[in-house]
Amino acid sequence: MPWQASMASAACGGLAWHCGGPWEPGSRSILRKLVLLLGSLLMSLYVFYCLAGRCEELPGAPGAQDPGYPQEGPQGPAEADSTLTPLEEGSKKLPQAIIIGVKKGGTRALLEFLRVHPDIRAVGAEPHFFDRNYDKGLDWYRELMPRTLEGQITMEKTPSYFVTKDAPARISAMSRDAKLIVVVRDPVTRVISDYTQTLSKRPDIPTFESLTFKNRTTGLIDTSWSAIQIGIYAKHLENWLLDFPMGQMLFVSGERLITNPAGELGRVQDFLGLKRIITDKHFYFNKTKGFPCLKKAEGSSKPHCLGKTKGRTHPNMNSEVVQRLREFYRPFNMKFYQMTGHDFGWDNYEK
Ligand SMILES: Nc1ncnc2c1ncn2[C@@H]1O[C@H](COP(=O)(O)OS(=O)(=O)O)[C@@H](OP(=O)(O)O)[C@H]1O
Repeated sequence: MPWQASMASAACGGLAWHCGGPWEPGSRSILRKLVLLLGSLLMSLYVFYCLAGRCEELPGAPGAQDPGYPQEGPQGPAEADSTLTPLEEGSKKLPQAIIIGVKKGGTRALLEFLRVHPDIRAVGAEPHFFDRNYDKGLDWYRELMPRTLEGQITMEKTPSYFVTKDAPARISAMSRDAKLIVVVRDPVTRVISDYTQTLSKRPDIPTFESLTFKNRTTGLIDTSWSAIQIGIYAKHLENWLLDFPMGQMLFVSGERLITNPAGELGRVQDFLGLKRIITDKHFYFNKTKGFPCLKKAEGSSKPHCLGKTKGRTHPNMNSEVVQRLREFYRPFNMKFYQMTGHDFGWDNYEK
């Protein structure tokens, strides 16, 4: 074999189909080097392109135009949003709408349901800014918020705001246009729910009855017990009306949020000026839980019920005690119905 032929055979590595062209052995080797060089150049270009975050825009890249692809965690935009928000897009804004109460009213359920809407972005934890953390300042508060794009509404929920004396003036100082949502529930079941929660954390607390009455014989209710105070909705509402017009407040029925979640969510979406995207198609009744749940949670394709701390079984309370509480709350409820222009039906019981 002439030396040229043997060199060519070695360079071709036995791949005769690659090497059998009309090329001279020397130019074949140069061409091979050129192809390799061009290949690595293209590869490096692609790597740089991806590092610059551009390759997701390429059709077929993971996550591109794939509505099921998880772009963000539980606080990310809803699946229904076809223009999913990349993590770094948008900006953090102070909330334009806040669920201000009431404790044990159904505030978590409302927030979780609202988060299904592509135009709502909400912070998951309760910030407690206008009651406990006000001295941290508005920049601290804004920093807690998720990023939003133009047209999206930033929300949070902290149920204790409703009974915080300074909260209305503080929220108004942040934004006079803030929209306020209050989930209200029969104050008697609310106080029992509140007590049940405390009991689950501290089983040694006094009985419900002993906390309810100042004087059991006369039936005098102990209004210094905060759990009783929270249910005097008319009194707290008066404080809010010093800083906000009624038109900026929406009262959601905690009872209807369970029996007809889509109906209540329809009212809330209207109030927020949003398209009615959350409908009865989003819910199913979970028999084991005994509550409505989401067919698909926000940012996921799986069904989602609230956790074990929501929808607890309440202990049976003495019916006389319950009756006395009903009598106590009745005049305040009447005032509240009158102020809101809505009868919530808490007093339509057999007397
Ligand atoms: N869909 C759904 N699933 C589970 N629970 C639901 C739901 N809708 C409303 N509720 C009622 O919400 C009550 C808890 O209210 P909050 O979320 O406002 O409580 S808290 O103040 O944040 O602790 C909770 O009170 P309890 O039943 O006493 O646990 C529920 O009755």
